[in-house]
Amino acid sequence: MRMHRCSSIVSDALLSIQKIVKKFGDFTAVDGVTLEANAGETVGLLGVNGAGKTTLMNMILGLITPTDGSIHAFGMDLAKHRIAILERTNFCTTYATLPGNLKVHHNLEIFARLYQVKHPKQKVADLLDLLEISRLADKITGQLSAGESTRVNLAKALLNDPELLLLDEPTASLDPDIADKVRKLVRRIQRERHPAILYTSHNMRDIEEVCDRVLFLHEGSILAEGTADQITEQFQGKDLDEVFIKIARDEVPGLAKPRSDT
Ligand SMILES: Nc1ncnc2c1ncn2[C@@H]1O[C@H](COP(=O)(O)OP(=O)(O)OP(=O)(O)O)[C@@H](O)[C@H]1O
Repeated sequence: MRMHRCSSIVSDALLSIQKIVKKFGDFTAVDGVTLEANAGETVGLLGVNGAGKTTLMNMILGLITPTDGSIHAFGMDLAKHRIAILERTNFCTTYATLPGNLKVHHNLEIFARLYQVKHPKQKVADLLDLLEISRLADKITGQLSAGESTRVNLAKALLNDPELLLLDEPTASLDPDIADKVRKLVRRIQRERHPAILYTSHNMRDIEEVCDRVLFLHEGSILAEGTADQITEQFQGKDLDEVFIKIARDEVPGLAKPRSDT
């Protein structure tokens, strides 16, 4: 049975996710996750492959419907105000590619118009400049390298100056130089625009440099929550990388918990 929440008990956080569950048939991909993020805060979502990070992001974007629980953003219930919420939200993921046959600037200008950006051409030019990819403006999107494509996706994610920004592995295919630039860019966005950011990465340096707080997802549930240092200490690792490997290899006592099949 779907859980209904009274609006008066929704928190003041910009994003408030309460006991969210997603089942695919008998398989529980996300199992009762509660998470809040405030304006200006970057929350890292960590977890091994299949932990449920993308499923959680997809529920926040309204791409898939939760089986149970609730998602509120800007004080509104996503189930009832999806469009109003998504107008103030954006995302970057390597899994959703822009139409491949259009030039980069055409693609971005189309998205800018969809977001009702006032001066779409100027906005696109400014973002390409910010991301240091102005030289890609006239390239065919489908011919970009993986790293170039990621940065174009990041430009798309900033078109509407989102107050809620979901970044799903934004440095996954980037060389170390560009990954460093992307981290610096995210920090600049944090400083200048104060969005709430949810950030997934398998790169612990990303998490340590960019995130104020980390949620460690394991088998669809939150295993640990805190700063990178607090989680490192809790699991007695020398750094977050070592903690991640311990968890991935079930080397944490009492950790192995079968996913719920009901
Ligand atoms: N549409 C679907 N149908 C069935 N199972 C699914 C579906 N989408 C995701 N899953 C399963 O849910 C689990 C969580 O997947 P998800 O993509 O959220 O993991 P993730 O933490 O993002 O992993 P990765 O780090 O590999 O990107 C996985 O076991 C996956 O196979």
